[in-house]
Amino acid sequence: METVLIVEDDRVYARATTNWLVKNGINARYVLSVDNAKEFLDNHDVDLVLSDFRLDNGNGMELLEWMNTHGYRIPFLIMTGYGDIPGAVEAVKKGAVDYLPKPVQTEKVLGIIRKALERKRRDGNTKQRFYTSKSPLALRLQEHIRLVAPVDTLAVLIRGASGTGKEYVARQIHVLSGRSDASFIAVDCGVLPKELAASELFGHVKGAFTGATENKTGMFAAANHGTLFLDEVGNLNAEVQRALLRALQEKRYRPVGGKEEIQTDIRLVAATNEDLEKAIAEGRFREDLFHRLNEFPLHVPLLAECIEDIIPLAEFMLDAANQEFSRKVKGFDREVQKRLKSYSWPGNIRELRMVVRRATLLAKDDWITTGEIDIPDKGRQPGEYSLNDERMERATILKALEATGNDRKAAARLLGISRSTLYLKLRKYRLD
Ligand SMILES: Nc1ncnc2c1ncn2[C@@H]1O[C@H](COP(=O)(O)OP(=O)(O)OP(=O)(O)O)[C@@H](O)[C@H]1O
Repeated sequence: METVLIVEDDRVYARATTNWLVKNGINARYVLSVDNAKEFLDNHDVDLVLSDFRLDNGNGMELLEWMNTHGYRIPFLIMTGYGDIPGAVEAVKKGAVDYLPKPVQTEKVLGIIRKALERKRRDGNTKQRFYTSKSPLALRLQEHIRLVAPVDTLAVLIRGASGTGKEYVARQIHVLSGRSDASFIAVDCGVLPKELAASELFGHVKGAFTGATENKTGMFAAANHGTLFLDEVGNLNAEVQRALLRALQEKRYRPVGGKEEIQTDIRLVAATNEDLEKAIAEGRFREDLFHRLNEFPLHVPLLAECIEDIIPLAEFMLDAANQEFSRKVKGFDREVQKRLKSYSWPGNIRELRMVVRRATLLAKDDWITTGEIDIPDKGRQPGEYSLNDERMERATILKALEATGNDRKAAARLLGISRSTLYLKLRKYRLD
């Protein structure tokens, strides 16, 4: 049976509303604060949230924003008292289904709840959950995301190695921005065929090139009023780089082969795991475009830099894998936990997810054992990223650069040295 979660700090009102829903055949539970609601959502399946606007510690809007950034796509209804209407309207803009003036125990509200539940049933289980990292570097990143998301005019460049969750960061920026009602369009520039890249982004007119049998709109049009996420932006060719710079500066672009210019209103978020400074030095990337994209850089840490997150994240993924494969694996035994924490995770969160999914399928018992974990035996030995042995230094730096996808800042962090020291060492070993 579906569950409605009521978030209401007035215990008497919360209980009365819960009883009223139960009497009407709807399973309902209540919590008294935003924090309790978050905890409840993280641990139970909830199909609809009915939240008061004003709560003792925080408000319904805060909860809605938290749900948005944590991938909870659950219908959200907001209850309002006198004077809360402007805030409630704002909540609807942020994705709430509706706002309901108190008292809510009416036939009309029952109809709204039933309809929202029905729609959710029809759309299937759209809950896509994400783990929220707790390590210091990840928390700093979260703080920067929260600050930059509403500032629409700043282009964000997300830097970090492959599999660290750059697309997830881009989605969070979109969800927390004023554009969250419009589309989030993600384009992997690394797989765009060279000859079609311009057409994919800007569209083309019929006859623009062989095979262009119809007019076609591109990703810029699809993302209009929303967010366009260009992953692996370093892979765009010179012609597309030029067109992109122009589109960003002038807020207009021309489809391939077209004469008319089209106005555009997008927020651009780009990502790269490449050393773009090096690409500029080698003439492969335009410096002016780099500065236009890099107005607010965000650095996504390596999983190995967030050791405190490894086990909770693995447990989170185990939970998802249990659901997906209808398994009931309880967790990782002590030895596995030790190995998970000491491995260097060159493939970052993506690799951890793969390892956990595989182990969940293979697990013979309640607890995953070392035989079911597919990571190199030695894992990350203490000192693997230490620079104590002079002879090993060059190899160690190379390994760190490889693990970070050539992100020098992340490599310096991994090596435990400052960026300027890393640059000195790169010069010393002729690695720059
Ligand atoms: N916070 C998170 N909670 C759960 N899963 C996550 C989280 N962050 C990332 N992932 C998962 O990790 C994988 C890699 O994430 P993502 O594609 O965002 O990485 P990326 O840095 O963009 O990688 P690439 O550079 O290769 O494109 C995905 O399967 C994603 O769902």
